[in-house]
Amino acid sequence: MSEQNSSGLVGERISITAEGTLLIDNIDCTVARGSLSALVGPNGAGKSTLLRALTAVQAPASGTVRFDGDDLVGMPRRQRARLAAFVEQDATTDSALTVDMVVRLGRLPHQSLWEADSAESAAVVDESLATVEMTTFRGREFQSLSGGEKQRVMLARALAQQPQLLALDEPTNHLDIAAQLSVLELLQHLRTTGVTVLAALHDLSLAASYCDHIIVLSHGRVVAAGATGTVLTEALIAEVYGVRASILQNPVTGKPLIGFSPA
Ligand SMILES: Nc1ncnc2c1ncn2[C@@H]1O[C@H](COP(=O)(O)OP(=O)(O)OP(=O)(O)O)[C@@H](O)[C@H]1O
Repeated sequence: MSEQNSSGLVGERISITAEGTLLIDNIDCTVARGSLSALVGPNGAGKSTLLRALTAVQAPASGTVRFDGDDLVGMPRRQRARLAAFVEQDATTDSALTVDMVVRLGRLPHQSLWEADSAESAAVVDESLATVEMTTFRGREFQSLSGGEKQRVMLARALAQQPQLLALDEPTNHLDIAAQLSVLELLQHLRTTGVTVLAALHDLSLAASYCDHIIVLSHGRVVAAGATGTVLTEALIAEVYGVRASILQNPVTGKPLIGFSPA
C-alpha cells in the first residue's frame, strides 16, 4: 500500500474534457470504505463520466483516484479488475455470448487466460447468478434478454469479480419495482461485507432510503456531499433539479419518501 492510505475511494482534483468541453470540473470526492453511497444529479450532470474516472475505465485528464491509498489509474489493468468492478449503464457485450459466458468473464482477473475454470470460480459464478435470480437463464444468448434481465446479468458479472469497490451506473434502470428494491437490498448487504459501493441513482427516494452517503453533482461539479439525511433537503433538490420536493415518511418502512411537483 502507498503512503496515502486513506480508507476507501478518494478522487482528488479530477477534471475531464471531451471535444473541448469541460465535463468534470476539478472534483474532489470521497467514498468511505464499506459505505453505500449514491451519486445523484440531473441528466448530463456528469455522473457516468465521473464513475468512469473513479473506476479508471477512462483515465481523467488530470487528478488522482486512489482506493485504500493505491493509485487506481496507474495500477496494471488486471490488478485493478481484482479490486474494482463497474456496472455500466445499458452495457452490451459480444452478441454470441451466453449469460453463463458473460458472468464467467468476471472471473478472468482471478485466473490465467489458459486456465480452465476452477471449482471455486465455478461456484462463484453459480452464486452470482443465483443472487440476481438468473440461474435459469444461464444458457440463453445475452443479446436475447430483456433490458432488466441484461441489467441483472451485468450485476452478476460484477459480483463474480468479487471486487472491493463496486460502482454502478443506474443499476435500477429497466428493473421492475421488486427488482429495484432487491438490488438496493443486495448493495446494502455487500457493504456489510466490507465492499465499498457507489451507485448513480435517479430515484432520490431509493437513494435516501438505502444510501448512507450521497454526492450531488450539477454541471460537472459537486454541489453537496455527506450524510444523506443531512445533504438531501427539499431546498437542495429545488436548487439542483428545479422542482418542488416534499420529503415525507414511508408509513410502512419509516424511510424517506420524496414527492415532486413543478416549481
Ligand atoms: N464525448 C463527449 N463529447 C462531448 N460531450 C460529452 C461527451 N461525453 C459526454 N458528454 C457530455 O457530458 C455531459 C455529462 O454526461 P454524463 O453521461 O456523464 O451525464 P450523466 O449525469 O450520467 O447523465 P444522465 O443522467 O443523463 O445519464 C453531458 O452533457 C454529455 O452530453
